[in-house]
Amino acid sequence: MMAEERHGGTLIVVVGPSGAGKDSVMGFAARHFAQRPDILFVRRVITRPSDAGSEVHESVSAAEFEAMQEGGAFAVSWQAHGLSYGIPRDIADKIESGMTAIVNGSRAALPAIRAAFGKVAVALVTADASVLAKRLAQRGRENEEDVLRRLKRQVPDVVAGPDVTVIDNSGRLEIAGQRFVALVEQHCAKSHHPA
Ligand SMILES: Nc1ncnc2c1ncn2[C@@H]1O[C@H](COP(=O)(O)OP(=O)(O)OP(=O)(O)O)[C@@H](O)[C@H]1O
Ligand SMILES: O=P(O)(O)OC[C@H]1O[C@H](OP(=O)(O)O)[C@H](O)[C@@H]1O
Repeated sequence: MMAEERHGGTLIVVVGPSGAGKDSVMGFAARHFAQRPDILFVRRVITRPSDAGSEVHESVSAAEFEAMQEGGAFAVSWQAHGLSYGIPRDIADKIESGMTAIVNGSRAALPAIRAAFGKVAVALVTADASVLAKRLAQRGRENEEDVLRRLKRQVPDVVAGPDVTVIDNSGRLEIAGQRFVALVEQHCAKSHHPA
């Protein structure tokens, strides 16, 4: 029997307003796909303490981030909310080899992310405005002032495009989570049978 032919994979970029549930939806998918070696949940490099929030990231100081950036460690990096974020460059090889990679992105950095990676799919996680405020307050990762700043953040309208799937997470996490899982499965299938 012939070995199964594999083609380059896709980077699935999860974006959306603060509090919409990007990390929660990704966490749901990470549990669902725990046994899948072909799906990679990208660990971002962030200048945020490692014990803040649920996202598993590589926590670095501002100086360490700068040194990594100068050394070419990032495929894409951006700043928001007073923090620096980087997507490690080495995930490109893994995607090239056929893996589906999933990363928590940024709406503002989307043009740079699209430019840096060949095949990109965007999952825009949304929730009603009143829901966002309530969730951020309840989460308690930021103080009240930072929460208000997050709610007010304006982002240029760069999210639209044929590569975007909107996932409304105003309701139960399982509903949005299952929709996201289905999107990931679609892209895994494409890396085996390209259109
Ligand atoms: N469907 C849901 N129902 C109820 N609570 C939810 C749901 N989705 C997420 N949450 C809660 O809302 C809060 C914000 O979710 P999460 O941290 O996943 O959002 P986020 O989009 O990653 O936000 P940020 O961009 O600020 O990191 C968390 O406390 C999370 O547990
Ligand atoms: O507003 P936009 O540009 O979409 O996103 C800006 C940043 O905010 C969120 O990070 P965090 O984990 O909430 O700090 C996103 O993941 C991104 O890094």
